[in-house]
Amino acid sequence: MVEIDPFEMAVKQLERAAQFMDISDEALEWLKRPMRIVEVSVPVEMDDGSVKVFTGFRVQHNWARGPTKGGIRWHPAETLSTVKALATWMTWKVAVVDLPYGGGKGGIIVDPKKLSEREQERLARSYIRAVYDVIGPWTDIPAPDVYTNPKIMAWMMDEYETIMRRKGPAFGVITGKPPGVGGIVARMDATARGAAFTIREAAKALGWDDLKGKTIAIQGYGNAGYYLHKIMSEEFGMKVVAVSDSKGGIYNPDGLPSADEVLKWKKEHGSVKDFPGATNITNEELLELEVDILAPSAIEGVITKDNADKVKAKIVAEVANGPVTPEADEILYEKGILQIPDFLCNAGGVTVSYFEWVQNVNGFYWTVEETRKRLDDKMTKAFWDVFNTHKEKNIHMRDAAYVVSVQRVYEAMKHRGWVKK
Ligand SMILES: NC(=O)C1=CN([C@@H]2O[C@H](COP(=O)(O)OP(=O)(O)OC[C@H]3O[C@@H](n4cnc5c(N)ncnc54)[C@H](O)[C@@H]3O)[C@@H](O)[C@H]2O)C=CC1
Ligand SMILES: O=C(O)CCC(=O)C(=O)O
Repeated sequence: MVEIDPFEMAVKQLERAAQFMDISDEALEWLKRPMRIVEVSVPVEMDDGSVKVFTGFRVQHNWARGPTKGGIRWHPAETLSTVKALATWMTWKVAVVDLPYGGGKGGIIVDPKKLSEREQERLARSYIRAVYDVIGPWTDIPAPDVYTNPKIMAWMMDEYETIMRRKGPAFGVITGKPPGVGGIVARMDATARGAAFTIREAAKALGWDDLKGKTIAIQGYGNAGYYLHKIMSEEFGMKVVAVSDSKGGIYNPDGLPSADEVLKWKKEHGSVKDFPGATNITNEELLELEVDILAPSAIEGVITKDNADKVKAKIVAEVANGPVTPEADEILYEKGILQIPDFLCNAGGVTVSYFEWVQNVNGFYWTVEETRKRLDDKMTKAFWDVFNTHKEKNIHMRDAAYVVSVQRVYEAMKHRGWVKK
């Protein structure tokens, strides 16, 4: 199999969306390139006294709508192309939920599992020393992503504040921090909660009365998958019939017990597999179950041309990034399955990050309930903006999401005079 370069794929998707809208060639050319690409050396003193130099990136794709925003990934297989693609996708993600941001992403080529906690802290601080002059609360605002977490964000924020001599509100330089240093509690389940709101609206779009008793299968049991199980069952009355992780899945047509029980089992046994009272299934079988909603919430590329025809769900909620390949998109569309495209479905995380930043720069903090209500408003509006475009133009939901987002960025570029047509 020839793997497509991630950034090439991001450019192809943009070119495809451009067919459905009125956008000038000059704007399109601009949007095909990140506005700033930074590659840095990140030296770290290891615990044994030696110094290792890692490679880090920060890419700012487009800042027409505001400071760029997006996570920092620590991954042994990180590449500049991946970071460029993800920064581009962030531009569309923040635009679809109408945040006053552009898209950015960062990464370090590193296997964090091979570093001690002290080495991780030195890596985090060294990265900030390398990129501090291109980030900032009004410039580019990182956040956690693959293999980074609130603790790492706190170290990074602290390093930035130290360098900047505490001039200005440094809490706003990074989101996803722990509560107590400017973080907010509602970030933990924000991605799943945002996805839940889009699922609720998708159900309305299909004319369902509500989600009570409807079935859902969730692939992946990390931050996104676990909270999705919890929220869909406890708050929306859905029957979660199947969940999985990298080792396999479990199924009970009558509904699995609470998310907390499944999580406890996973923590004790290293996987959700073998959960008492459920049947073990494979990840492939989970995708083909007779359910109302399928929520791939783990990794990319799981619904392909080889299995798309076997998907029986009526709604596919793409909580993960890129779980459905372009060929599979066509097949699901032909089958009349409603897809909630990834950068809409999983935009709850960055939306709550935006709320964290708003609170940081204002020094005024809201309640969890207020934050969740605002998330609901943003996700609901974004869903209908995309769904209505899908209906009006008779195009795929993914194309519709692109049209909504690209149009917003294009408008901002025109207002600024960056492009004349
Ligand atoms: N957590 C967040 O705030 C956001 C997450 N996402 C996307 O959601 C997806 C999941 O993210 P998280 O839950 O944060 O990650 P995580 O690392 O917390 O959990 C990932 C889960 O997927 C499972 N998994 C890994 N390989 C698998 C495979 N081959 N088959 C089935 N399951 C497999 C893992 O066992 C784990 O349960 C990713 O695509 C991520 O990019 C997107 C936006 C925000
Ligand atoms: O700002 C954030 O919370 C990070 C968002 C992000 O990187 C993502 O949604 O993929």
